[in-house]
Amino acid sequence: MAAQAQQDSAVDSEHDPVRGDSAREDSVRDREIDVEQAHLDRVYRRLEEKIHEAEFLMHDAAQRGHVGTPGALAERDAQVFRAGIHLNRLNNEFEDFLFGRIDLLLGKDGKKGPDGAYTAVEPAEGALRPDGTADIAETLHIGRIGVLDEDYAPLVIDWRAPAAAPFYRSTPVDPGRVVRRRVIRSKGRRVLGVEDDLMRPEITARLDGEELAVVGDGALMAALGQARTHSMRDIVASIQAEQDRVIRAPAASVTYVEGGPGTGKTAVALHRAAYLLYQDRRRYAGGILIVSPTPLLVAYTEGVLPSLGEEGQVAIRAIGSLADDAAGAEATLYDTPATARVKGSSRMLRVLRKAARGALEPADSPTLLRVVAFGRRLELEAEELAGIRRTVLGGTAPVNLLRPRARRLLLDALWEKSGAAARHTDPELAAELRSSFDEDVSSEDSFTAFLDAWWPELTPAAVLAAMADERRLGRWARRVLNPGEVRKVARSLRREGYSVHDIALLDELQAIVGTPARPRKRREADPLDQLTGLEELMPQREETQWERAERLAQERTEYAHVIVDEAQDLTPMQWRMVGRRGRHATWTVVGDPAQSSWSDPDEAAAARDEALGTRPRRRFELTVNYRNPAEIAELAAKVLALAMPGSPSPSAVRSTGVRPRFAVVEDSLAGTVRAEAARLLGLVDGTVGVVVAMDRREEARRWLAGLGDRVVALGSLEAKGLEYDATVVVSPAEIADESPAGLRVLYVALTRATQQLTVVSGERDEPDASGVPDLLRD
Ligand SMILES: Nc1ncnc2c1ncn2[C@@H]1O[C@H](COP(=O)(O)OP(=O)(O)OP(=O)(O)O)[C@@H](O)[C@H]1O
Repeated sequence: MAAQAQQDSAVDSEHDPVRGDSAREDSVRDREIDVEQAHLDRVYRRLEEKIHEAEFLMHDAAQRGHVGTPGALAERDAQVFRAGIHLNRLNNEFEDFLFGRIDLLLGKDGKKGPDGAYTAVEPAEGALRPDGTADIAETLHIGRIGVLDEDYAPLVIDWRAPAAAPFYRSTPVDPGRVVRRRVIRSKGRRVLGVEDDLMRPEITARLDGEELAVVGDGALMAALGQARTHSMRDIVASIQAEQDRVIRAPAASVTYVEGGPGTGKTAVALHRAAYLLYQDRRRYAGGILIVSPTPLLVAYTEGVLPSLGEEGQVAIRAIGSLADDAAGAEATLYDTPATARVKGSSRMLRVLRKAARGALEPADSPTLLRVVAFGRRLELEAEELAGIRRTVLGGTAPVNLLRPRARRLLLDALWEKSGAAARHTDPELAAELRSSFDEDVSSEDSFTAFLDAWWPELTPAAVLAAMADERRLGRWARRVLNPGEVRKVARSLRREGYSVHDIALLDELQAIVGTPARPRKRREADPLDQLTGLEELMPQREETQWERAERLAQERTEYAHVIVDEAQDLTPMQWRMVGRRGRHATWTVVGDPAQSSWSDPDEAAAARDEALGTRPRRRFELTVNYRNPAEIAELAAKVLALAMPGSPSPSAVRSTGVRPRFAVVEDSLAGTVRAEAARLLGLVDGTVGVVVAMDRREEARRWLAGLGDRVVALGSLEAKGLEYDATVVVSPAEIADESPAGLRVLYVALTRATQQLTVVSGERDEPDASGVPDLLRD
């Protein structure tokens, strides 16, 4: 109301009784758009100058390449590297590069920060006159990266800079210096619209002698109503105060964030990565890892960081492909909930340790070592060999690293057998003889072949493959897993390919078996160099700084900051895997216990605590649901009350007036679901998601064939973190009965839609006369 009053007074002089209020509003809007367009034009002119500067720097550096002294070359590489990054950032075609503006009162003191903006948060004493008027003393534009004009005055403030914080933090209750906050909507180089919020509606503020105009109904609602695509958008223009507090929280050991569905946890996590890099690029040169539950969610979120001007330093990885740096494996399969529960449990740790040692002794392991040394035939028999193995395995080192010790003890035993030690009392002579004995034996093919078979170099994949043998696994899992559990795990390991849970086992095994030291690979010699002897004369080409940065990013197994999304789903074994990648890192952990698909949340929480150790935690809560309209959130809350009685559900920020629809299967499930999906495709502009029990994934894809790529079918566990304009949830009872965590998985499924939800019920759902399934009735 106050905003409207302001607007009226601002445009009074243009009052036109024929065209009415809306015409007046349009003309104020057009004028304000022109103002912002003029600013954006100035920004782009300045950006073009900066791009020319960066290109010149690159060119200059390339010229310096001809000078050739080592110092000049190193400097050239550094310069090319910096200029390249800068150019890349400037050249990035940002959609709405400039998205915000704040108009501020005079601050308490006249101090300016490094970005050229005044640092004071509160207004100066005399900034507000007793008659309720005030002057705007500073206007700041906020954008995806910062731009200074030729006099180092800020044309655009980077959204992550301290000066931009009031854009997100200021509220009418606690406005600070902000009088008006404006969100600017643009495409390419054209400003399309502005949306204003007044933080101090009670005052009359003037900018350059003119009263401040106010346009629109605020930016948040405009953003939430937009159609969804298959890629997540950034929320940089409409981050809310409670989210901003998480994004900008200092990188304490562990920043722990809980919030219900749609409260922006994933969005906040991604924006936080960009913020941390901006704050301390040097510290986070060690890389930021974002762990996501599924490849679908990785694909959905991948574009957000580049849109914020960040690439390269951040790796977003699905939990099922986290280990491919170490074990070279990626998950393609899902385990049944019961098998997943066993594989994810920390009990597996003991089983894996036993298996790694047991896998050293396959059924065809040799039981006799026979060599010829010093003209004599020497043998070690099964019992002697077993004794040596026991001694070596007494050590705690990874089994692959114990191989040299095993080799040494074999040689010792053979030397003993040879009787040569007793024949030479002179220690020097004896030592010489011993070393030639060792050389003799080691160079014998029969010895190396024996060692390879008797103490094979283990790979994680080989150990896991050995665990597919139910009898052997039963031996290694004695008193840890029951026979039913052993059968399930062994059977699942006999399939072609790995499951998500196998990846954590492989990663653990990598730590257990260890990586044997390998000789460094030499650069491949050019045969021509060898012919001419040139190779000796030419120094090997050094890596450039750029190449080095790329190589390190690829080889990285530990990170400076680890962000875990959907943390409630990590099993104890997965927490161990993630923990190994952030041993010296700071952490941001976001999750919602009510959405956990892990059947024993207490066990998962204990594992999380173990991974995070005693690091102090700073806890935040997000309370507002930005995704679901109130009508859908209300229905989902019924399932939450069954799944986690007493848990509060986040409050929905908007309502659409469209209630969820309940459909009952008539002729066939396929026909009903297809018809409902087609109906929703006609009602929304964006995407439609059809969520089914995991077992039905394949058939559901067939049901939807030919409906186009706006609609997708997904299993309940794959729906995690994703969202669609409309969803069809197929048979709540089937989803809920799928696993011990089924009700929580159903809660996830019901909270994916931004506009419309249809629930399809079969017989098993026991729908009432209106089609409402048993699980969703009051
Ligand atoms: N401040 C905001 N401005 C505009 N949109 C927002 C804002 N915060 C969140 N959203 C939107 O709300 C939706 C939900 O956000 P997000 O996926 O990050 O939530 P979440 O807490 O991770 O949800 P879930 O736990 O269900 O996976 C997204 O479309 C996101 O863009």
